[in-house]
Amino acid sequence: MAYDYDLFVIGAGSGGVRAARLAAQAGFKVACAEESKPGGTCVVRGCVPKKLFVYASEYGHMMEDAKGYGWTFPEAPRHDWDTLRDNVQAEVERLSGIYSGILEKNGVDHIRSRAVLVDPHTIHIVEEDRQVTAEKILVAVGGRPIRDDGIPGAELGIVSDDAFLLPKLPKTAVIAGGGYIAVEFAYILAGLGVAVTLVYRGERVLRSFDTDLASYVEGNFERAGIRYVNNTVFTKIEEMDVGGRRVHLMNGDVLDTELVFWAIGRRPNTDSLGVDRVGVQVDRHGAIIVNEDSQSSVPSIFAVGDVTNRVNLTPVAIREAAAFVETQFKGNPRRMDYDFIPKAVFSQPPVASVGYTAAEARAAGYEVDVYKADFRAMRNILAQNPERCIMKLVVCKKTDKVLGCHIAGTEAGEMVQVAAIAVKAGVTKAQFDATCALHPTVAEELVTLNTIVEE
Ligand SMILES: Cc1cc2nc3c(=O)[nH]c(=O)nc-3n(C[C@H](O)[C@H](O)[C@H](O)COP(=O)(O)OP(=O)(O)OC[C@H]3O[C@@H](n4cnc5c(N)ncnc54)[C@H](O)[C@@H]3O)c2cc1C
Ligand SMILES: NC(=O)c1ccc[n+]([C@@H]2O[C@H](COP(=O)([O-])OP(=O)(O)OC[C@H]3O[C@@H](n4cnc5c(N)ncnc54)[C@H](O)[C@@H]3O)[C@@H](O)[C@H]2O)c1
Repeated sequence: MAYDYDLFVIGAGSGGVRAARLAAQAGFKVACAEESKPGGTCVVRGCVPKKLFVYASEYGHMMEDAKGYGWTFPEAPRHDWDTLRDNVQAEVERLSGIYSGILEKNGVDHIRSRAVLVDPHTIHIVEEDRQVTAEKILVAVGGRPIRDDGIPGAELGIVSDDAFLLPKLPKTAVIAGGGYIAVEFAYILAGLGVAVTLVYRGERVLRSFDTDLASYVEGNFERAGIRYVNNTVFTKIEEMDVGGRRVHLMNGDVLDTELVFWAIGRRPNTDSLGVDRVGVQVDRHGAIIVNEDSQSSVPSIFAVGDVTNRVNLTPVAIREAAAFVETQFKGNPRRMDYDFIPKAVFSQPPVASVGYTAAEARAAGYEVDVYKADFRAMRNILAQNPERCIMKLVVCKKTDKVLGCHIAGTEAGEMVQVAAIAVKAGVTKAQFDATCALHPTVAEELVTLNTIVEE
């Protein structure tokens, strides 16, 4: 049977655009439907605008630090939210245009519409009310932020999508959550002058990170002006006469605030996508269940990225997409390798990790030594900035291989990205030590770590 397309991609985000481009470059007939702006979460309402906000927020701290280096500011610095928001949106538009260009220049049929599944080879283009067919379909529709809809007034709180477009910066904000988004936005908003309260249901934020890194992030809350309330959740949000919101907590506290911000996780975008109709199996979170080749329960339908809820990061979506195209279109079977994916939380300062924490290594059957340094970077001394830096290596006792690297402090993400090459390659602690230091840098501590704190 002749199909309209060899590949139809639903969603022009990180995974979708990569798959569409690679398949088109390999000579296949490809279409990609996008209901919003090309670029997806990462470019439009995620990594990119978030990181630009982080930079904006950091400038305030840098000006404080500069005083110790002899700088004076004739007037107290002021921040203009409208300038930041509009400049960030202009950059988002520019990048989204580049993503559109990538599709079009490579001959992908870029369809500006919502698309849904009709049968294993048919897609409905909603805005144009027509159907097309494809030999293979790739679902790369990502996810969306959730609220706790069970509590009265949940809709009075914003989610991360809205945070990029706020008409004005509030004076006060209450954020629910203790993961990446809650922590990153708590620091962003606090750095821009907002009095932030972070409400987390558990004991500690950033559960999936090394405990020293999580403690580091919590330890910096107070200095950043973030109030932290743990072991409780919102039970009700009310609109107040004066325009603010009143948040009721399970522990009995009541918080009056201008802005309420839900950062309690995301849900795959499979509602009304036609998955039931077509027989594509999803899990209880709505994530498409796929095998190691990103193939769903319907053989012609594949899924990559956040919609599969495997590891919800941009570089992972991109690599899953590339492996899909290699395997299905280029006769070169490839699988995404999920070992040693580096990750960072862009708190201020940030924290970043690659590989096993000590607890994870032990749970996996390794006996480990943990090397650690905890110090104040040179830059902070004249600045009279108490901020510290932590570096940890988790080392296998038997093989001397470095199984994990965990860093907290300025440029942690940059350092871990480079260290990840070595850790992924399976280098030993002795090879770290044999590497000459680059002085004076913060990263040189990585090759001089000699204190074992846990064995
Ligand atoms: C605030 C925030 C910050 C983040 N920061 C980072 C970070 O620093 N580093 C990192 O690695 N990751 C980060 N992430 C995660 C990262 O953005 C995602 O993992 C990544 O974008 C997933 O890519 P994807 O291709 O699966 O989906 P997406 O990029 O979400 O793309 C899906 C696309 O599909 C479209 N779509 C959905 N349904 C349909 C439909 N039926 N028809 C047509 N189009 C449809 C959507 O509009 C969207 O454009 C962040 C996420 C958020 C929310
Ligand atoms: N720097 C990055 O790479 C980055 C940044 C942002 C997002 N992301 C990706 O996006 C995903 C989603 O981010 P996220 O922060 O929304 O989700 P998350 O899963 O990282 O964190 C959600 C947190 O909210 C808590 N929570 C749940 N219900 C709650 C409630 N009612 N009250 C208070 N806390 C509650 C959870 O225990 C959890 O700690 C991340 O897991 C990550 O994969 C990555």
